[in-house]
Amino acid sequence: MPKNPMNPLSGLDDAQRDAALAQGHALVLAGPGSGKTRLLTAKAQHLLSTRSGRLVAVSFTREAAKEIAARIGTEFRDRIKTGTFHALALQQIKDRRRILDESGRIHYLRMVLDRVGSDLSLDDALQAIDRFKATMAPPPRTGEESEIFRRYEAELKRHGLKDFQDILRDAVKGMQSGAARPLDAAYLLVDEAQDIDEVQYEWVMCHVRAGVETTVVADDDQSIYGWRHAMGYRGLAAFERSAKARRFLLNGNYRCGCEIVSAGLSVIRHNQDRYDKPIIARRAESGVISTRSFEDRLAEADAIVARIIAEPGEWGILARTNRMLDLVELAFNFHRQPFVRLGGKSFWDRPPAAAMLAFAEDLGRDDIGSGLSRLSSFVEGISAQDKRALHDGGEPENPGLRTLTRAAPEWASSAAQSHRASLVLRGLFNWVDKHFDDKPKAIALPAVGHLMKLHGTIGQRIAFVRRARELSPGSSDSPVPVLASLHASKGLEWQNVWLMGCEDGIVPHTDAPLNEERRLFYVGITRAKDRLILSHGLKDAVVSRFVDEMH
Ligand SMILES: Nc1ncnc2c1ncn2[C@@H]1O[C@H](COP(=O)(O)OP(=O)(O)OP(=O)(O)O)[C@@H](O)[C@H]1O
Repeated sequence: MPKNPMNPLSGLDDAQRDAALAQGHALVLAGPGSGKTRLLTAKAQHLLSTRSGRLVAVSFTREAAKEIAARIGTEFRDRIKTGTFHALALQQIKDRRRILDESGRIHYLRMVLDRVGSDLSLDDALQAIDRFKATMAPPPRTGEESEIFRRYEAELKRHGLKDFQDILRDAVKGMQSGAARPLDAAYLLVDEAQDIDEVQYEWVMCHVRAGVETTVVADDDQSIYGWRHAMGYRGLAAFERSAKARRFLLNGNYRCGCEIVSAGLSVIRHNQDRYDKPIIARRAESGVISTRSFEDRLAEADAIVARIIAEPGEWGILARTNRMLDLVELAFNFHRQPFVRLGGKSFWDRPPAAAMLAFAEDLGRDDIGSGLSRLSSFVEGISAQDKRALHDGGEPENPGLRTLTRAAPEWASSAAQSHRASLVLRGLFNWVDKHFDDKPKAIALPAVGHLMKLHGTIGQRIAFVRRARELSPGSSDSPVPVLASLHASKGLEWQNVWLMGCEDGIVPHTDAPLNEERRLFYVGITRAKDRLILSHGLKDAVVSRFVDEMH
């Protein structure tokens, strides 16, 4: 139906219209590309224009909340409130204890860990606290984690503090005890509800119990935040049951060619505990899916960039982890092509890569200084005494570092000669390979390897890297390729999607639940409108089982 700006329901398909017109609590299941935002906006406008009362729309990010507010428009400004769960909850609680930021949390938690003499790492302790705070149930009475949790809570209380998670928990506890009131609204819309945790679920249910007509829009198959305690299907099923909500299905996919839609469905149907959704591709084009295999990650990255240069257009390059995108970034740098990297840091901002660049820069200037001392922190088994020696220009005891301090002056004198610069870098490469710890080595070697692929003196190569980094995406005529992890790709779409690293052990990742990995893969492949390329880049690897499941 063509869109009529005066009628919020125009431009909706039948399934969207049914969900928008529904009265009472509703669970709207919406597959990828089925128009969730269009439905939410239309439903809000329809409710506000035909019925009385105020409306609250809750989202997970400030950007999403702002987008919904902008789309609803200013006409009903006085009757709507949009925001994140925490921003809305903050308006409900009177307690004004100061909210701790992340560094404050770490400060108090470290203090507790020291006092208890715990072996738990800071990360594990933080995760345990987040886990306890993502549910309204009291933490277990025994065990080291609960002991740390109790002491951490006592510490915050003593200092008149609370952390971010407490905001929502306090609002829920307040609503349950009668000390806080539900938001003043007749209608509540919840976006991306597959991502709610148990506290957010309770917050929604407090409003349902208070008589607020609630619509929950979600796709359980795109629930990818289990590690942040998202309830996924379990939360949606609980809402449907407890609120006695009517279930609707947005069954159209307006984004992907039909081959891509059906490949996605074949994969996701291997999951249990989900709502089955017979999705219909609304586009006439079939879409093209192909697979590629490469000897190694470098060849895979080079092929990606070569293809994008040969066929410019809208491209999303996706990978299970941000780290896998580093080589693609380097290949773009090498070809002086602009790109955008979503969320993850640039390769050159990673400390081992930045240190290699600083050291090479020192060599290029014939001034071995701070670069050497930065680089030393990645050397296996370096002592504090050696670090001091390097800082003061002395001779370190560590044999690896001693070799380097002796070789460096000669390297520096060769660095300014184009024909010798490659030899210097080869020497540095071998040295890093021999003396770095494994983790930083995985970053430092590609950094030196990249400099080895370039031409000229070391100074010229460094200048090339810096210029490539400064290439602004805005300077290009065609759309700029986007590099994103699968998590960061959620909600986005491109004409062409290249999903790299499709190997068992990578996706599905060895350390993550299989069902959640499958959902992540499903999110990735349903970002593609016309063309989907899946590649693997490890010689002896087994191709991801999800690729087989597509047929
Ligand atoms: N009724 C419709 N008619 C035509 N196009 C539609 C309709 N509904 C949605 N679309 C289009 O479908 C595309 C996908 O919609 P949207 O981005 O809202 O998807 P989504 O449901 O949020 O997907 P995902 O969950 O995968 O991110 C948009 O370009 C949107 O304009």
